[in-house]
Amino acid sequence: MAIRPSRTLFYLYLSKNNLSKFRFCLVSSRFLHTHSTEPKIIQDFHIFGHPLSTPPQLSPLCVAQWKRLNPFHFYGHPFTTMVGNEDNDSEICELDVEENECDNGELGFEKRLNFVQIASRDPVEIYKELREATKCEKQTRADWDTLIEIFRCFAKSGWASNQALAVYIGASFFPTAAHKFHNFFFKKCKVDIVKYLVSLGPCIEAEKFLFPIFVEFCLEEFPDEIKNFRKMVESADLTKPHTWFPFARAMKRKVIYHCGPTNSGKTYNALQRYMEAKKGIYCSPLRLLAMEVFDKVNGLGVYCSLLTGQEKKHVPFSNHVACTVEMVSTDDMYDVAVIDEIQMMADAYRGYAWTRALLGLKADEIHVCGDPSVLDIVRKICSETGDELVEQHYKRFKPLVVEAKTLLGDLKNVRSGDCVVAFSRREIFEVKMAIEKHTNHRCCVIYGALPPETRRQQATLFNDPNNEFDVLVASDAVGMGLNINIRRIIFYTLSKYNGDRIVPVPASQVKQIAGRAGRRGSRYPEGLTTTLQLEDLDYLIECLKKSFDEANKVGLFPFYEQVEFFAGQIPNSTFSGLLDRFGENCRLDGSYFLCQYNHIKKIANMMEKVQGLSLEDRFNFCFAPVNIRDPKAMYHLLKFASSYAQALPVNIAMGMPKCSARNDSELLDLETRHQVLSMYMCLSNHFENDKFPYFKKAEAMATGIAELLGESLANARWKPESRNIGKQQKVVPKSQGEVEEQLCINTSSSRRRLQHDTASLAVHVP
Ligand SMILES: Nc1ncnc2c1ncn2[C@@H]1O[C@H](COP(=O)(O)OP(=O)(O)OP(=O)(O)O)[C@@H](O)[C@H]1O
Ligand SMILES: [Mg+2]
Repeated sequence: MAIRPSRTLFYLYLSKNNLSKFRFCLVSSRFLHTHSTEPKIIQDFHIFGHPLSTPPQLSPLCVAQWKRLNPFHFYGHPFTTMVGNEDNDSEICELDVEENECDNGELGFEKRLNFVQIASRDPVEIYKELREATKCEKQTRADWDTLIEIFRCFAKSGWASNQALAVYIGASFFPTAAHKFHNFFFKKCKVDIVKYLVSLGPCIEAEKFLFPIFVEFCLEEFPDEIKNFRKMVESADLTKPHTWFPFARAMKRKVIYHCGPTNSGKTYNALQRYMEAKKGIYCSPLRLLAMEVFDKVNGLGVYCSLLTGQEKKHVPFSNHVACTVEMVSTDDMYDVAVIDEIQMMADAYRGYAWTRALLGLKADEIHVCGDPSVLDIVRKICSETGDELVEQHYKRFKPLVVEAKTLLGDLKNVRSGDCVVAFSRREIFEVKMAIEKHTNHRCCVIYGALPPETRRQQATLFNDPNNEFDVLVASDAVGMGLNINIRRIIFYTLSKYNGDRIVPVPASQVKQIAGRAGRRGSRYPEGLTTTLQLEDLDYLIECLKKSFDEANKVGLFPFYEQVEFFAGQIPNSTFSGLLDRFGENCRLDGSYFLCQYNHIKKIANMMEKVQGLSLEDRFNFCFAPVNIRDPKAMYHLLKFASSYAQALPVNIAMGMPKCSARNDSELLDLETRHQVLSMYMCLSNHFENDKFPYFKKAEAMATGIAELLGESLANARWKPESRNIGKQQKVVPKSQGEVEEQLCINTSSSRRRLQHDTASLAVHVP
């Protein structure tokens, strides 16, 4: 027999915007047939409270004439109502229903038809009817119990709670709203609706039936809560980040992607254009690399200034600047900008700085250098910004050769020009001790917690053929930036502690580090790589063969102004709470993620004790370049903030050690002292000078300590200690242990903007 639906109003919740592709639809509570030109666009919609997780089948039987009425937006979703066209009712449908279906113990046809009508009713009408009811109609005990269970499930439903966000009912408010809706419904419920719900039982269909009625209830009952939550969500809107930089958008920019493996000439070529330009900016991933470019460019006769969180070296008459990427000005105009190591856009902590530079730089030509992992996403960004994109692909000058013999587990097999890579500070010193004990080689050392000056000094010592320091022992800090004459990279191990457990070193990192061997123009133009242990060799080869993983998202982080605006919506929140709420409520486009901020929260929690800091002060102190695992450094930061809050001139409150380190704890102490001084310099650059008046003194002390560190490393012959004394810890987690956040201020911007800069320390390369 044929069912002829009455002129029924029904809703389509469409996840895609394009209703024009959806033409005909006919629904009963049990049967759904559609005729759609492109059914695949219908990914997630619900009709009469019935979910369709897969696109419905086409049915030529049910070509019905349905008339679309004024599409409008419903609860923030594209929505339309459709009604059957009465004139063509005869053509509407032919749905085969077995008349005796009810004999199978299922619902009777009449009953089902009745449910079809309930399910197809407008939820607004149902809500109105319920609201106007004076009392609840009598229900059976069994129905009542089922109904209680249905509402209990609804209140706990992740689906409903998620959907409610679209109508600005926050996750924290949802249980209250659901509870009040429960009370309302139970006071007003009608037999037919209850029967229908009971027929569905506690399931997702019941939730989907109740949801639009719940929405109507909330819109009427909680307008203030909805308004407030809406404001909060809107103030945490990080969508369309390219629109944040209207001046850059007004420009016709040309982006040149220098894409290739390490040691293929990407940065060299970008710097050629930079030096030819009238005005240029080089954005570096590390302080160390910014210093190198600053020296190189000035050495070639192009006046260039240096700008990092810690130092501002202004060279008179210079039109060029080498800065750390967090310090980049999006206010100044440039002819040529270079953004080095662009794949860092996908870095979980610092990615936002590269994203901001790419989106916001006001430069006619932007040269981005990096591996291919973010090529696709840069293409996408350029199509959104309207920038022209030119891709230049590079190959390694000389292929990297894997030595299959390995060191056979014996460090005695190291040779001049080797760099042994280990993934913890402890291992680095153990390797150095072993090599110096069992061979005639002397070792330089490079790891992330060393100041850039010391790393540079160690690199220079290693590069100089006229001394006995001919082996380098390094952490993965060696993977980026430094120009070192390495003949062979030897992996001491290929696993590391990730802060939680021991994991294999990611292939991209292995490639980046191994690629440091052999450098055009150096003593060793051909690079070799191998492992200490034979059993690690296969993994090394596997990593080197692997193509780069594509990143499908890049980092974002709000500016201070965005956080301030958001804070206006939730007064009396702690800064750490504010960050959490922001993280929970912020909206992002599919190509972006919110950078991690756990380390900032940790500082924010410590700062809670300090009274009298403005939100902006807190924000700035929280980005200070401190190793959050170093209690001494954290203590100094707290002291700085306390003095500042009391409007006292901030003291360095730290003496200068008299000699180089004689043991590992003295070496750790020197590292901490340098970090505290570096933090002081950053804060001094950021806040007004009279608040941190001892910048010069801090600078002189930092230079002295970097020298002491260099001397200490040359003489180091001791067993390393862990920073977390007392805690059993085998290795220092690289990703947090060696990455230190540094605060910098972009003074060229009219608005002071807080940045962070890991320029002096190691970076984990995605
Ligand atoms: N055309 C060239 N002429 C002379 N030297 C070059 C040329 N191209 C590159 N080099 C040198 O080769 C070395 C590697 O080049 P470069 O640093 O540009 O590589 P890269 O692809 O940026 O590598 P990485 O990924 O390690 O940053 C550098 O020492 C650079 O000076
Ligand atoms: Mg480079």
